[in-house]
Amino acid sequence: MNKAEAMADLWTDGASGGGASPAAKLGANGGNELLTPAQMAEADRLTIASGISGITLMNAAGEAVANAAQSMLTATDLPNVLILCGPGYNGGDGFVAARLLHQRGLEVKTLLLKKPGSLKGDAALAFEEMREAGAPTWQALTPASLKKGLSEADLVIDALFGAGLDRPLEGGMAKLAEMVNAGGVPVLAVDLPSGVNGADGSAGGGAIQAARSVTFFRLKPGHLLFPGRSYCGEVDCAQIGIRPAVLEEIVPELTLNDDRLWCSHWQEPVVSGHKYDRGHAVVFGGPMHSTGAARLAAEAALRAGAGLVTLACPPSALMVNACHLTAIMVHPLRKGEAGEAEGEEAGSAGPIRDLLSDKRLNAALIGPGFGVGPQTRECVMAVLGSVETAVLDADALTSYSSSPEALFFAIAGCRGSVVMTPHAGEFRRLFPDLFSLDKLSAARQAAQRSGAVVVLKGADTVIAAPDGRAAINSNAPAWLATAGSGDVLGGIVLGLLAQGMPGYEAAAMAVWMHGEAGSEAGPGLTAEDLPASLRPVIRRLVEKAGQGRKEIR
Ligand SMILES: NC(=O)C1=CN([C@@H]2O[C@H](COP(=O)(O)OP(=O)(O)OC[C@H]3O[C@@H](n4cnc5c(N)ncnc54)[C@H](O)[C@@H]3O)[C@@H](O)[C@H]2O)[C@@H](O)CC1
Ligand SMILES: Nc1ncnc2c1ncn2[C@@H]1O[C@H](COP(=O)(O)OP(=O)(O)O)[C@@H](O)[C@H]1O
Ligand SMILES: [K+]
Repeated sequence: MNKAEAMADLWTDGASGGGASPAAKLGANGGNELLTPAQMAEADRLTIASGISGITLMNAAGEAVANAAQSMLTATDLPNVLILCGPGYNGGDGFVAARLLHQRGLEVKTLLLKKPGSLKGDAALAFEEMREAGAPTWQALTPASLKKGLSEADLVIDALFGAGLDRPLEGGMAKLAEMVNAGGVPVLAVDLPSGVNGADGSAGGGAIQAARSVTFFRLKPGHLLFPGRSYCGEVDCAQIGIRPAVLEEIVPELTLNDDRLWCSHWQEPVVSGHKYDRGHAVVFGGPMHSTGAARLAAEAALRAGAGLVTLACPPSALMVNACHLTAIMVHPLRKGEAGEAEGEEAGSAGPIRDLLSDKRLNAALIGPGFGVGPQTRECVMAVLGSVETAVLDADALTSYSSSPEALFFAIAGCRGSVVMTPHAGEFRRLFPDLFSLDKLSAARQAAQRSGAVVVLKGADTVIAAPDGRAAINSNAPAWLATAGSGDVLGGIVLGLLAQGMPGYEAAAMAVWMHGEAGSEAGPGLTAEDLPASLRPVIRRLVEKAGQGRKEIR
């Protein structure tokens, strides 16, 4: 087992060690690649072309659904399962599950959206097999049949639409979904809850609220992106006989954000190492009345493993920063240094260049609490022109609301990686035309346009690289929505960049660590709790990496 494999299940283990991480509810069984419905159809096609029949896949999918259904049922004498079957292959999975549950002795009723005669291909075959097996009763799906079915059911299986959803639910279909949601019966969704778009998680016409979803081969973006994620309940990913080799042809560029994405780029300190081997990070802080954000970031950078961290700030803020910091160094950005005349209206750009001329300072963060305006733009330019790698957050982004192209031009001139960490509001200021897109497309296009790694924050943070790679994060607890939490995230990215991680992997690992730290700190957390909560997160990473090494020996 190599290090990557040894760490592959870390996030599930991590959840048990660090409180209830939301990621523990997602079954990433099989691999962390995420497939769009179109890519999933291609995986099916390639598998069928390799000699495994479509009905074999459907039988395996239906069996996984039947097994999940049984595991959701508590011991009633004769559990009653209501299966809603759509016109396509999602409905086909429903027929297979109906046959198997009937054969296992459960009371099964199926309600069909379309007449059996209109079923095609493997779905028609699955319907025939269900009938031949003694036909659990089936009827047309109408408001009346649904109402009656719901009144008798212990469990509903939603096999209406999955990957084939090609428009939002509307009219009668939306009403049926509302009836299911109001029915109070737990729902197991096949592939995706009906109404959720698998590619982007949108659900414009509403969707069926599932307690659990069983998808096949790999998770889809719609399981992770909101609002889709909130309709899925717990997600299982069943392996139905599709070989991972098909991914070599599909080449998915999107993954779930877990350790498989970045662990091989992360290095724990070596026994012969020196603090400078772990980088020297610098955070540029704001004036005296807004110093906390930069301190939070600096503390997070140090906890994330940077060898040294300096907080550089205007002289007026030096004392307040110095009073609060111990292991972190403070440095005054004095006007008049580095060619700027004392007393001029000049900002800190000169002193920033001067400080960063020491090439041991290899990563810088600017933005949190820094202030918005032309002087900030000058400082951002100074940072981008002087340092190897940079994180731009908050005010550094907002300062470019009316001139984003100037920022992207400067980023293009950088030698190393630049990571931007906007929340939705900051994103909109820089990329107003992308804001109407789904979150994944928006982040990807922003990364491509800006040349920076873009971390579009939120409960479903998307990390996107300029080269097209992207990841969706899923382990962030809602407690992270608290003042200063984003400053901590910026600091973690900074700390990892200082240690030499590439930009995309550093950003993704930071987002994951931030989520784990949030779960570790737990309910009631404040941003101040997060840097210290990184310790157990890092300890688990180190332990897991160590296990991998032992097994190699
Ligand atoms: N061989 C395969 O391709 C396999 C497919 N599988 C299942 O097949 C599903 C995909 O099957 P399909 O491509 O047939 O697609 P679906 O069964 O998800 O739905 C397609 C049908 O629904 C209609 N439709 C879509 N959105 C609608 C809306 N909002 N209102 C009303 N009607 C709507 C479409 O016009 C089409 O007739 C997967 O989700 C999965 O459950 C599994 O059986 C595994 C193997
Ligand atoms: N509902 C939520 N669930 C989980 N994480 C969230 C949620 N809302 C926000 N976050 C995370 O909390 C952090 C907030 O950052 P940001 O908006 O910049 O706040 P601040 O400026 O106060 O630091 C981000 O990392 C974001 O992904
Ligand atoms: K479904």
